[in-house]
Amino acid sequence: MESIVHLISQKLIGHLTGLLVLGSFISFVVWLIGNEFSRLRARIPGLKGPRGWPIIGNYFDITSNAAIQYDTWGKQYGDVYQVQLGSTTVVIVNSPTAAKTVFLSNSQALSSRPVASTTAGLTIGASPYDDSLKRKKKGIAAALNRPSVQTYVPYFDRETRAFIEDLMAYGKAGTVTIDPLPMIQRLSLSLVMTINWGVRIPSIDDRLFKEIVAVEEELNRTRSTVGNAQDHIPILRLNPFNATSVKARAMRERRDGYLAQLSSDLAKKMHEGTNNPCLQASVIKFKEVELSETELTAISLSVLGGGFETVSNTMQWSIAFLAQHRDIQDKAYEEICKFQGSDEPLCDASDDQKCGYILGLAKEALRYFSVIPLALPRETIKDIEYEGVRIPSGSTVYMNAWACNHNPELFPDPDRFEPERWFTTPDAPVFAFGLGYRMCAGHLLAMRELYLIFMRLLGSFRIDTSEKIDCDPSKDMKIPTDLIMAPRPYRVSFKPRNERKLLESLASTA
Ligand code: HEM
Repeated sequence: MESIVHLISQKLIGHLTGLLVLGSFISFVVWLIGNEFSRLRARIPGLKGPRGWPIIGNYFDITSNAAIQYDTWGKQYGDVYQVQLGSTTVVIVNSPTAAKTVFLSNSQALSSRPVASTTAGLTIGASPYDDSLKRKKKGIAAALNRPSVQTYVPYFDRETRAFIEDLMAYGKAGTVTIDPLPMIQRLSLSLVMTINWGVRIPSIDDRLFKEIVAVEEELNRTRSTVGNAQDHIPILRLNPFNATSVKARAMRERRDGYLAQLSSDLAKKMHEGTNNPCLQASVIKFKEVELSETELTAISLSVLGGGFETVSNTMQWSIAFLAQHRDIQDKAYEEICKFQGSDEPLCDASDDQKCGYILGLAKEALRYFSVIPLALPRETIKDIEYEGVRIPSGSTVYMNAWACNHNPELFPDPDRFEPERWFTTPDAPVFAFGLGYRMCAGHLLAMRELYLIFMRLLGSFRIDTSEKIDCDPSKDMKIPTDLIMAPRPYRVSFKPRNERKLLESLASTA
């Protein structure tokens, strides 16, 4: 009797399991058909582009090098085409002419950003278009416009000097090889911290420096436009243990910790009247723009996140490249000497990009390395039209800055690093900063900073390496899905051009 009951219950369980499997399968097929139908409906009529796979679309085609893959597709589908990243339809703009037509002629229509599930609205660069964005942009513009940048000259001076001192000290006057990344990161971080909170990062051993570098590097990863599958494939958002989201949360908590500390230190100093002038203090004190606490934090994060790894990674690539191109270093040194004489390794910090060759070198580094190869995504808030095709409101649009910067019609022989090319095309757009209403808010600051770093670095040292360093920006990036590309770690030496003069210059204002 017992064995009959057992047999029946076994059969029942087997039957129910079979029904469950069948039911799940049918539900999956129904969901899949529905999902594919809505993906099909999301395609923009009249715009070409690869079809991709069910559910994931073209997502896995772009994870190893999105900008290069988009450039390759551009040759097949035209300057403006569509791809599907999971459920998201994305318009790719792939040439300088198309970028100018789309982003400059439709500046207002392209004034928003898509809200990604991983990074939603944390910084200005991740905020959609609304009244709050307008207030935040007004606040940051006041700190980063030309007259304000001019007032930061003493900060540029102090931080670039400290950079040269670090290279001398850690590199033992060119007798040992070093990884320059921490020194260049200290420079760019200290500059944005001074501008924002009025506090410096005095050394690469500073505890706060190490914490911010660790957190920002991880956040760069989570802000990736191609590394977060859950932003495009909604079903993945159901997983509460998604490693990227968990990490993003943990990093945000650590970041909230130092932001709160910096803000409370500033509040205390303002109360005592001992604070240094800085963006946060002037916004709080003079109330030029009425900003909420969250908006003020968004500005801090944007200055920090926008101005830190962009500049340091551009320099990190450039140093690796220059170490292996002595001819460009020597030409730069010759031009610096012609401009200011050979007696002064540290140029005048207030020189506003007047040495043509070094200005060309800075622009060429931005073009050649394109550290944010896909700029940042935009969202249309109105329909726009491109060559008779209607791109509807609510579309995600990417500018392939890499492809624009390596376009052979605008930049002949684009894979050649040639600072002189900017003498013949001085007005060509620096696509590395994006275009239109949401172009980089810190581009004036970044240009001044990069120029002065190159002037002082190449006026002071010859950069050497005895090893081959892989620094081809199309394939040698440390992590190809990062938002801001970095090269892999390397070591070089910094040999003073004239050690006595350099030490005298550094000592003269120490
Ligand atoms: C090498 C240096 C830099 C590069 C290559 C760079 C690149 C970019 C790019 C590609 C964008 C998106 C543009 C677009 O959508 O069209 C952007 C936005 C932004 N950048 Fe930069 N940037 C640099 C330096 C800086 C600095 C120094 C700051 C501030 C101190 C800064 C602050 C911002 C902000 C706030 C945005 C968001 C603008 C918005 O969404 O309206 N950037 N940057």
